Formats: sequence, structure tokens, C-alpha cells
Amino acid sequence: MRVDVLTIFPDYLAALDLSLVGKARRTGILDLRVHDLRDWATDRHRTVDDTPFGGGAGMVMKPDVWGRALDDVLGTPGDPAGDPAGGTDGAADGAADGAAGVRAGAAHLVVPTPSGEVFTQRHAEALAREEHVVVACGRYEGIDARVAERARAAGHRVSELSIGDYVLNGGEVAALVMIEAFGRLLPGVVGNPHSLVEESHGAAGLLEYPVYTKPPSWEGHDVPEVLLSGHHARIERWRRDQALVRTAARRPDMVASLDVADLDRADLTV
Ligand SMILES: COc1ccc2nc(C(=O)O)sc2c1
Repeated sequence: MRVDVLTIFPDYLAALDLSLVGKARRTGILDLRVHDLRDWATDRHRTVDDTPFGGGAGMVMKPDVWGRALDDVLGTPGDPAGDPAGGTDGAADGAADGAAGVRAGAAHLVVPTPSGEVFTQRHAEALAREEHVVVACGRYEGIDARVAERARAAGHRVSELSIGDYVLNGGEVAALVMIEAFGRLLPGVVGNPHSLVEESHGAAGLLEYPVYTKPPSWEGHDVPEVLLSGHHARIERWRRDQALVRTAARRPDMVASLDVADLDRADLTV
């Protein structure tokens, strides 16, 4: 999988050299390239912003600079120079803003923005199935709206996504979050793929149960007996019940999509 990140702060993405995503880069699972948007500016000050039409505070990122950068990085759908050979239109619904007009093999453009759809594990799963993702990190008051419009018109899937109901100073932190979230789902990145099922927001659709390790008793706090019993069926049931209780208590919004039979059977007194 190829991921390109465009930003005026390339060093912000240095964290992606570390840990599992860094290992995925070194082993070739993830081809991650970070670009300085100012390389596509044409004036000697490498200007990327200008005043907003209609007035208002702050500056807006210039469409021409982004257009040149995205032409180089997104490539033209079906153009081997721009997209990895054999790119498939693999993004499932949910990660995009409508499949209409998307061309097979076109790179998926992700634009972090506070005005975007909230990024969830479902988006991560869909993006992990893409061959080529480009992340456009905005700064100032944002990127001229015509940039996303032009990419859609060229046949690219464009997803404008927010990592939550708060506002950051730019798209880089959101890019780090999203790239880690979908990068870790790529085959071979996480050692034990089964752990992807049981983790919070994973395939089970629940928050994760509490975890413990040695010592069995620590400063008067004991590990639940069942986990020391060696009775795997009881342990599995206890973990499932804990996940249900936690989800019901902390994320009632997630409970709606659960299997009612599971809820009925659960020992919610745990
Ligand atoms: C100007 O670019 C920005 C500014 C704030 C911001 N906040 C985000 C969020 O996901 O909360 S993405 C993002 C991009």
C-alpha cells in the first residue's frame, strides 16, 4: 500500500518512522512518502496561502499550489506513473463521500478537516483496503474548497474526515491518527491478527475487556479469580460479559448494533 502525505510541516509526520508503522515501512508493507507542499509553490517565498474571498479572519490555502502537488502525487486515474499498477477501487462505502464517478485504480484522497465526517474504525478498515491513499494536511483556515471538487471531478474518491469533535491547528495530527489506524490493519503489521478482533472497536463491535498480568495480587488489588482458573470457556464468557458491561456503560451508542441474545445471556452483574 502506498500512502502520500502532503504538509507544510513534514517533520510532524516523523512519528510514523517509529513502532509498528515504522516497521511496516521498513519491511515494504507500507510505502509511505511525506512531501513538503511548499515544493510546489512558485514564488521565492514559497507562498501557500492567501486572504479569503468574502472576508473573515485567517488565510486560506491556495488552490494552484495544491493542484500542482496533487497532480504529481495523486496521478491521473489509471496512469501508472501516478497510481500503483493494478490499483483497485477497493475502498468500501463509508470511507468515501459517494462512489459516483470514482474511477477504478484512482487514488483515494483523504482531507482531514474539522468539518468532516467523524473518522471511525470502519473508515480505517475501508482505507486499509485501498492501494493508494493521499492525505492532504491543511493549515490556516483550510484548503480552497475547489481542490477537493477538482479531485472528485478527476475521478478520485475524496473523503473529508475529522478525528473528533474538537479543533486542531492543522491536519497533521489527524493524519497521524488515521495512518496509524488503517496502517496497523494491513496484513503482516500486527503480530497476532486475532487481537484485531477483540480490541475496542474491532470486529466484535465492543469495547475491550479489562486486562491483567503478574503479580496476581498487587498492593491489595487482586486479579479476578476466573482469570487464574485455567477454565477457558469461563474465561471467554467473563471477558465477553466485561466487554458488554463496559460498552453499555461507556458507549451506549454502540450497544444498539449488538446481538440482543448476547445481551440477554450476559452476566451483567460482573
Ligand atoms: C486547517 O486544517 C485543519 C484544522 C483543524 C483540524 N481539526 C481536525 C480534526 O480532525 O479535529 S482536522 C483539521 C485540519
